[in-house]
Amino acid sequence: MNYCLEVKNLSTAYAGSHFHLDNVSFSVPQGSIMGFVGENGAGKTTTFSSILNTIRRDSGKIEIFGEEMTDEQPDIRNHIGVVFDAINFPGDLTADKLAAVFKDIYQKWDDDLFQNLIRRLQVPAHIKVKDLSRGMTMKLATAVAMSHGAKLLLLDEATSGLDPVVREEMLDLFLEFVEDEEHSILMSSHITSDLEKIADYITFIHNGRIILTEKKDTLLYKYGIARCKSEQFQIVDKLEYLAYRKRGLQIEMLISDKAKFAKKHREIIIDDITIDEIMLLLVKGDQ
Ligand SMILES: Nc1ncnc2c1ncn2[C@@H]1O[C@H](COP(=O)(O)OP(=O)(O)OP(=O)(O)O)[C@@H](O)[C@H]1O
Repeated sequence: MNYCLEVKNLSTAYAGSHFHLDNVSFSVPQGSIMGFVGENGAGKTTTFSSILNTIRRDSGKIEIFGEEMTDEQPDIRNHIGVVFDAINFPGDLTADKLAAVFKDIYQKWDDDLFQNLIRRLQVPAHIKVKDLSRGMTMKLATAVAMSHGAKLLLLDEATSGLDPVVREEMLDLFLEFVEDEEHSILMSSHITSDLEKIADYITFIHNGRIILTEKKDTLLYKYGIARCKSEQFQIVDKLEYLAYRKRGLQIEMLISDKAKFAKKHREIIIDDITIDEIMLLLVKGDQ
């Protein structure tokens, strides 16, 4: 399998903070969308910043299309399009003027594509960035990220705060971006239903550590949530679940193979599971 991004044993600490990324490793296969999920403060933005080399790494390495990302290789960064929650475009520029600036900065700037995108997303071309709504600003940032020839998009909460109609438009764009199997996306989102719609893989991060990375279809169709009473729980072997938690009189178990579990425990109820429920069980449950 070809990977557009490989994060290998990444560790990073902030001066004066207890938080650190602890040996973070995961890979984004070429042509795919990887959802990056974790609670507030789990380390998603820190991981993105480390990938972009905007914060210092203590150890580990980042490879983009097989090439190591270092300060000596700044050109690799041109392959990456970025949409972060806090966008910092100069407020007095309009979309049209921004395009003129980016034309000079990016060798592969595709102005036709940019104009098409902002028309399609209905971003007003003649209004100053500072006067655009938040949703419009995120759409503009997405159009920019997609128009400079990037093969990998890093989207950090790029759809947060957007209404469902706009989010749907953005999700369609992301799917089209990866359609040719050459482009790829790593996107963090607290709106896990969006990831359920478009992601191929999901990576979970918690307290600076990767706790699970898996194909989305495996998570949604093979994983499950088993619910039982304490007496029934006593007879389940520890190796049969990944995590469990007590909710009232019930025990909930995260299981990685519904069919196998059902065969052995016919009396225990097994339900389908959502990305949110997997995260809750992994983060709040006991192992
Ligand atoms: N510049 C900094 N100096 C010290 N600590 C920081 C700095 N930036 C982030 N942190 C801390 O690092 C931890 C991880 O933050 P990060 O922004 O990576 O989390 P996140 O998963 O993106 O969270 P959210 O979902 O809330 O955006 C937090 O505890 C945060 O307070």
